[in-house]
Amino acid sequence: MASRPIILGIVGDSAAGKTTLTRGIAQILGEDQVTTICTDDYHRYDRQQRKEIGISAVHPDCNYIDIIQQHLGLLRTGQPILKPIYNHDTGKFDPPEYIFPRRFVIVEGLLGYYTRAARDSYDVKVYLAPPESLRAHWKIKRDTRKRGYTDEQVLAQLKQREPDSEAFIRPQRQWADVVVTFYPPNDGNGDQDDLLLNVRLVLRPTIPHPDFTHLLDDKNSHLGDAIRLELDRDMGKPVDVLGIDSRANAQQVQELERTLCNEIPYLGQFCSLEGNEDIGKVVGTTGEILQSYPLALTQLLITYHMLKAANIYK
Ligand SMILES: Nc1ncnc2c1ncn2[C@@H]1O[C@H](COP(=O)(O)OP(=O)(O)OP(=O)(O)O)[C@@H](O)[C@H]1O
Ligand SMILES: O=C(CO)[C@H](O)[C@H](O)COP(=O)(O)O
Repeated sequence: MASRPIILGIVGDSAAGKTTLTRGIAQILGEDQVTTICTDDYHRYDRQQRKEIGISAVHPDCNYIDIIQQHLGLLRTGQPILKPIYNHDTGKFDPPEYIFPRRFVIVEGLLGYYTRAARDSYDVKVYLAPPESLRAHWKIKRDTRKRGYTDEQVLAQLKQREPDSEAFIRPQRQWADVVVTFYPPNDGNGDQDDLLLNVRLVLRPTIPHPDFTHLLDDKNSHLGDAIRLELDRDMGKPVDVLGIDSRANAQQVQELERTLCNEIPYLGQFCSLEGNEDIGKVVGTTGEILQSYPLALTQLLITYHMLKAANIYK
């Protein structure tokens, strides 16, 4: 059993779904077992200062990358940190708080993989990469409902930040063990339902994934093409890709769950296998209830990796 905290990184651009996924995973691990940290707290400038300087929140110079790195090192060895707090309501900083790491630590944010030392601190690294059209839809929804912006302001901010997103956020995809892409089945018709998203999971050979090879064998698999394992390339490197469609049925989902639970029986209680009807249910950051098999299986796979890293909950 690991005696230090297990650290999961969830990185992606603004409104890529980091907080939502973090919540779902914390639910499975048990809220009292998890410390969650959002690296927005490490912004160097408040909202007014950013406006005056003309720098975007996604630029590394706008964030205390060195302190994120130092805090990751402390958390990894089980030590507390004095963490700043950025307040999204006021656009300013609140007094800092002491954070003591629990057994599992989830660090979510924009630039978590920017430096090598930071990257080396995680046990499992996830990158969220929804299509840009879906991210814009999510960001408009979240920032207008929760952060007091208008549609026009959000669209203008997305446009203004695009060069920094391209230069600093998206390249971090290369460092992830798992790249998660939720996407609408009929991409591009603009009429998508957030409960009916498919998921594409890029599985890099940087950590040992569950043995999904039976999905390759059509004869033994009952999964049809709603759940499939494919070989592909991501940023030029060979990867496995697990695809899960929202139209996958309960029987197909259970077969995949069995693969995960065979190795980690603890996960069973969060699967539809044991009749859990709340599988994958999570409250989104705008208060809506999200529940789908692709979301549930994504949460389970990432939790599987954290439990494997901890070597507990067999
Ligand atoms: N898997 C998902 N399925 C459906 N909707 C989602 C999903 N993930 C996120 N969303 C929607 O996108 C919105 C933004 O997600 P979230 O707040 O988790 O993003 P974030 O990456 O944490 O953003 P930021 O870094 O800007 O704080 C949510 O309020 C929710 O409406
Ligand atoms: O990219 C973001 C991550 O959430 C925010 O836009 C960033 O944190 C700045 O926030 P604010 O809207 O309060 O100025």
